[in-house]
Amino acid sequence: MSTLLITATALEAAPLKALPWRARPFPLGELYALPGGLYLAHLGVAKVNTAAGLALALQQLAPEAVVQFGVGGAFAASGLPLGGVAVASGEVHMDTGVQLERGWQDMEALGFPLLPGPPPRFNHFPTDLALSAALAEAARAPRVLFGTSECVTGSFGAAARLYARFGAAIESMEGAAAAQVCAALKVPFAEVRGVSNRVGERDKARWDLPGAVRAVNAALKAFLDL
Ligand SMILES: O=C(O)c1cccc(C(=O)CC[C@H]2O[C@@H](n3cnc4c(=O)[nH]cnc43)[C@H](O)[C@@H]2O)c1
Repeated sequence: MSTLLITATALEAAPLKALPWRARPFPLGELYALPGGLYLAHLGVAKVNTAAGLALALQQLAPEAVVQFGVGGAFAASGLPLGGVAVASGEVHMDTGVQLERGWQDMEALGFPLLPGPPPRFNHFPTDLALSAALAEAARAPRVLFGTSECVTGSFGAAARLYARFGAAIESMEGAAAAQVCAALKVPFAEVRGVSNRVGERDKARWDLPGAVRAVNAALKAFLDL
């Protein structure tokens, strides 16, 4: 099966880079290929870079599946430890909507689906069940809801409010954008992340980026049999 792996940054894929990748010309980010139909792209941080780069890569490569991987914050109530790994059961845009004086409302309240459907998709986007189940089994990781914030959550109070609203276990800056593009173009999509920090933690000394990168790359290698 031809598979496109996507990350935001080269750092998140550093352990995989030991493989003999060949660079491909690509105007938005970096693109690499291995013989046999495995591709790796670094598309940049946050939703616009992800959506633009992924749409272009899908048109260029027509892969049969997309797997997004990287690091992410875990909400305290999720119970996921630093250096742990989780697979997305679905994705939700956590800050696309309207901020009113009386609180935040989602795209359904605004009346604009992000994808017309059917079914219309407002803030939530699916991941592919079979692909995600295989990834979770190989990674020995739980499948939990992931959420995406364009604006990183920077306090524990804000993190608790976001958890109460969505119940997502992991926060990233890219996941829902990739899930939305794959839903629009009908490409099976899965996502796996290593936990680098608690959502809301601003003290970088309390993050474990290297541990999260190691863990998610090991999970991906197990899934791809590399
Ligand atoms: O310095 C910061 O405030 C900062 C905030 C988030 C991420 C970073 C990174 O260095 C990694 C970039 C990458 O990490 C994902 N990520 C990791 N933790 C979180 C989080 O708590 N909330 C949202 N995103 C997170 C994100 O997908 C970035 O692409 C530095």
